[in-house]
Amino acid sequence: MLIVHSDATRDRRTLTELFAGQLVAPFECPERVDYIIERARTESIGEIRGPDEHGLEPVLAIHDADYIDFLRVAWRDWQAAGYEGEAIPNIWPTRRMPGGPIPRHIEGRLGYYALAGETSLNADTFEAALLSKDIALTAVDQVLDSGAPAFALCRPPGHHAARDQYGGYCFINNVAVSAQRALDRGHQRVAILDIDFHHGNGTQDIFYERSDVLTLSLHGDPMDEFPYFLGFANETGRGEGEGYNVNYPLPSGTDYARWAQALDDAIARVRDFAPDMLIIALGVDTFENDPISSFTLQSDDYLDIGARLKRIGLPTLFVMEGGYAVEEIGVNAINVLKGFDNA
Ligand SMILES: NCCCNCCCCCC(O)(O)C(F)(F)F
Ligand SMILES: [Zn+2]
Repeated sequence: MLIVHSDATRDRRTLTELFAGQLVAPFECPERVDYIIERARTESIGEIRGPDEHGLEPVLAIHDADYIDFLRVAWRDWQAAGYEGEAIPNIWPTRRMPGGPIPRHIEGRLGYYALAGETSLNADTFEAALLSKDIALTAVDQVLDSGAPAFALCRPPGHHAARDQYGGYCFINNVAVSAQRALDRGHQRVAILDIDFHHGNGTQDIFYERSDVLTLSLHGDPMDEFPYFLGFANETGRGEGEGYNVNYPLPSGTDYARWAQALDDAIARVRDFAPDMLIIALGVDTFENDPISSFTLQSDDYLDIGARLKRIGLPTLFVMEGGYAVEEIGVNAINVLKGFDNA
């Protein structure tokens, strides 16, 4: 299976993540890429190719221009405000404070565009987000051209990013820009299946009123897990998109037997939708040893996940999302690709 990768995805190096009331070293760390690409090499998964540049047009097909402009200037404006640390929001529009215009001050704009406060911005952030979407777009072009599967080793991840929101370590929604690319290049229907531990709120939000992209997500129950405020089973789409969003919230402690039942239901929904291609938002924070998640999947289970996905029989793009048990992330992510290739 082709892998699209760039060592430059290691360049996003923020120092801080707000976690449990402390500024800690970010869980979404550069070393994640090293373990995955190293494992891909030792397992001879396939050719490793660098990304082509795709510019902003595919991004602006999904994200609002003001949001992308904010990402571009946020660090500059944060520094101009004289702040010493990394850019972190500390106020948000909330109940009965919906606000009017987007605030002028960077502190207000951070809160306007951030869905959560754990994700620090710094000088590297915007470039890193652009590189990550170029990796996804290069990979989806390969699937579109050849019909063969591909793996986009994206970092930073993307599935929490909505048209005008960042957070959960995400800035540009890599799977969404990839799906839109497939539609722009002639596909009628695309399914996005999100198997990261966390709900793909951004992906859901982007396609919520559309019937040409079926979005499905298996994830920790938002009553107890990030992102808390979206991801419930009763969110099924709106208007034209009614019936084209499927959420599978699952309880803390979910094991593979229970998780795979939800996967099989999701796979049946994908088959019914009969898409031209399948995009997998591949997070492996469903792993039993993941430090911030609470499912109990084991490394061999990821082989079986890959095999089940292969049996759907669609051109498939895998896009890296989360996973924070860093030593095992390579085994677990690559096991999905091995299971797929060997099925
Ligand atoms: N008490 C736990 C706090 C968790 N705070 C943020 C979690 C972000 C998860 C990001 C991800 O894994 O979903 C992605 F795939 F986007 F990287
Ligand atoms: Zn996750």
